[in-house]
Amino acid sequence: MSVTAADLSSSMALPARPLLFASGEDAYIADRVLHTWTTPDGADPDWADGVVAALEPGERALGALSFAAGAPGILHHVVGSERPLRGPVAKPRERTYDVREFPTAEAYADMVRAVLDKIAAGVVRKVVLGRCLDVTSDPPLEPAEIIDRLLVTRPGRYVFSVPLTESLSEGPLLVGASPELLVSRSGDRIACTPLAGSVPRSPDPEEDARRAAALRASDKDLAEHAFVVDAIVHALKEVCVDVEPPTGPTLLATDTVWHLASPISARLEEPATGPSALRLAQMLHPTPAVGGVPAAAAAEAIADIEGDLRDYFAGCVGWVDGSGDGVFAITIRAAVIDGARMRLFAGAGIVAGSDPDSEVRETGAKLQTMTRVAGLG
Ligand SMILES: C=C(O[C@H]1C=CC=C(C(=O)O)[C@@H]1O)C(=O)O
Repeated sequence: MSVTAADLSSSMALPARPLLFASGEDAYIADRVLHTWTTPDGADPDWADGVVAALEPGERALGALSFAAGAPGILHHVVGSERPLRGPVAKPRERTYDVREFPTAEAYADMVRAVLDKIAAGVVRKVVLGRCLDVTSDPPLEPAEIIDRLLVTRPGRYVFSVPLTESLSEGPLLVGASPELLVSRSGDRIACTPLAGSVPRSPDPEEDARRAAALRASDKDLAEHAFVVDAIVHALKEVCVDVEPPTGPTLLATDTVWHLASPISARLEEPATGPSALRLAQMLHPTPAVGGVPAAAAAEAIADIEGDLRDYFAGCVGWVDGSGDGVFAITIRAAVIDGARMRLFAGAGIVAGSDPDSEVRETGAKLQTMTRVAGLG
């Protein structure tokens, strides 16, 4: 798509705290919010069905579900439009940042070792472990500036900006550019593109290609990836026919990492009465791309070892309309901005053969997607 003068001016018109979700060339941006639905349990099927039933043609519910089962969800009832919000990007303003790792890289490596012990003991087979950066900025960050940059540079296909409270004008704002499609529904067509198995990119093209080829051939990463594909195929078969996973993963590049990716397609047997995109997201989430295997033991390991730092991180974010169509991405390469403060999250899958120092480097590279657009380099 060519960028016109009108596109540039629409870019300038991005609200200070936009409510938007982009999955293609254009971004769907909310012009009006009619209502906000919140729930203490984002996995509640009745809540999801009630939301979809309340949507009139031309309206969407746009929002996010937390990582954990039994944790909050929020959906904004919106009227909006697809807009080509891709203008030139202003250079980040001069800012002073205070950055704290939580946990530190050393502590994260110890957490990886604790998971490897559980794997060796046969308690779990895969656990995704995360860590955070807490950033304070002076002057405060401007969300619209960051989102503009995400829309132009597209480090991940799914760019989002979602207020996490009913107030659109203040409070925490979830922003990011996820490369991972949890699920999309268009009529009877269902698609998922799980990612798992990653390696940091290199600025040297030869080294970058070498790393991608090594990832594609790595038994450890292929095993880490297969856990996710198997879980999704199993869950889709409950409600779909023609579930078609690829014979093997392909490579997908973001700005900072290579991933193994498996585009899976399927068909809803009964689209008129079948699950909406929101229900499908609830059914599939959390996949072993953010949780682990077996799911319950991995969730326990995450709570014990990582603690309570995820909330909406590693959840899912997207939209659904009244026909049940919609798109939900996994909430990774994401940040929560609240005034002068910003928290970033990144995780990595730990399986037998994982190396603690490599997982520190991988999560460090993943964190860079958001530190770069925030101007921290
Ligand atoms: C939890 C994250 O990554 C997941 C998604 C893609 C690849 C992953 C990996 O290779 O470890 C993780 O499972 C994150 O990027 O914050």
